[in-house]
Amino acid sequence: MSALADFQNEIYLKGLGDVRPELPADLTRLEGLAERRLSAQAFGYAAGSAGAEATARANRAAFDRWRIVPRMLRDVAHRDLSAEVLGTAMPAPILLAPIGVQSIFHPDGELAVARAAASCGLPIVLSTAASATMEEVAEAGGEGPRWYQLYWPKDRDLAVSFLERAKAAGYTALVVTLDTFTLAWRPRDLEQAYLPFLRGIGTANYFSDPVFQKAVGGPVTDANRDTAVLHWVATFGNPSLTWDDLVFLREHWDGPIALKGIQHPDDARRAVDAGMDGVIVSNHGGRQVDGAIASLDALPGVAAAVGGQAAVLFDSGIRTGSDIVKALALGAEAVLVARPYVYGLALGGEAGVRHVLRCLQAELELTLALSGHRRPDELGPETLQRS
Ligand SMILES: Cc1cc2nc3c(=O)[nH]c(=O)nc-3n(C[C@H](O)[C@H](O)[C@H](O)COP(=O)(O)O)c2cc1C
Ligand SMILES: CCCCC(=O)C(=O)O
Repeated sequence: MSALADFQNEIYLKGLGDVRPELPADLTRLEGLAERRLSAQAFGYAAGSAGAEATARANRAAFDRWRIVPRMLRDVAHRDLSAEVLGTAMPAPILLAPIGVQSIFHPDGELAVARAAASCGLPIVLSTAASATMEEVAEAGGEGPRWYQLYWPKDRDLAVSFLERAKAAGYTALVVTLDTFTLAWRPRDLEQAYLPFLRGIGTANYFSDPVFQKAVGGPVTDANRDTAVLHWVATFGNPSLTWDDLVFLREHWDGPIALKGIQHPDDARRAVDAGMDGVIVSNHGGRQVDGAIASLDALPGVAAAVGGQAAVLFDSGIRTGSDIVKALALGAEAVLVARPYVYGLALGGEAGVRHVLRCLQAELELTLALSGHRRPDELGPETLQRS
């Protein structure tokens, strides 16, 4: 029995112990519990997706269509879930997806998440739209592995400044999110007239940046806050980017780069041809193109197109350890968990996030072993059957 599955025994022996009683072992209950804890606005922002939320539902339905076919008598006594992705070692192939504005879920926000992730050895991917600066989060995470997620702004000098700051603060890989140069039509937020950024939440990396400050006439204070928010709106995203612009990224970032938001095999191929080190198969949790295909349905085609020439990561719809087994079997090297850890944050701060991460790791290991595997790389399409 490994340290990860030992968590299961610990719970049997001591109950959920130091964490709040409302933290469930069934992680699919997190959303309902978080709804009771959060303001309607914060909950709507986390749980909401684009349009009629058909793609958000499709993300989950796709997992349901695949079933694991367990194999017996294969000596699974010694399990090893560890992985190395884009030069980062991790105890299980799980990263914490970039999620902006975490202070709306808990006052400790990204700092609590960085501490929880570091205590499990799992990498965070810090959002440009975080509610704490990348330097503050790096300090909170200490020796924990960290990647930086870039929202590529219109101002190229600002983009370069973000990359230089991330490098200096010890972020080792770059994730560039391509699917959100502007926010989609999100009815829950529209109906509540809620956009945290307009209230100066999620702008910490911008307001603290010397290039941004120069553009708004100095450090951001009460006097120029409105100007700063408007400048954020004007520069946040860049809809005119093309594949040719990736050369610019390479010039300014010497570590690994992964493109997030890839759904089409041809785009995956272009990423490889452009010298990218990884792709993240993601539809942003259904928050951008409503009516888009389920991210899990995009995964096998993307994995085939990449053909082992770059890392393939996956997100959008991961809720349990068994979901992770399915994504790994369909071609992902690692997954990014997103909404579940935000709900853990809402319910229990740092301890809540740690709880979610430990449950996911334990459930992944147990599902892997009980279905006849010792390591994630033993999983493949033959592990699954379409139901
Ligand atoms: C509240 C919230 C904020 C998010 N912020 C970001 C962000 O700042 N950058 C980014 O690349 N993705 C962001 N995402 C998308 C996640 O990284 C991830 O792709 C998505 O949530 C996966 O779907 P799932 O949570 O349903 O599994 C956000 C998602 C949520 C729910
Ligand atoms: C301005 C967008 C940042 C947050 C984000 O990506 C999301 O809410 O999905």
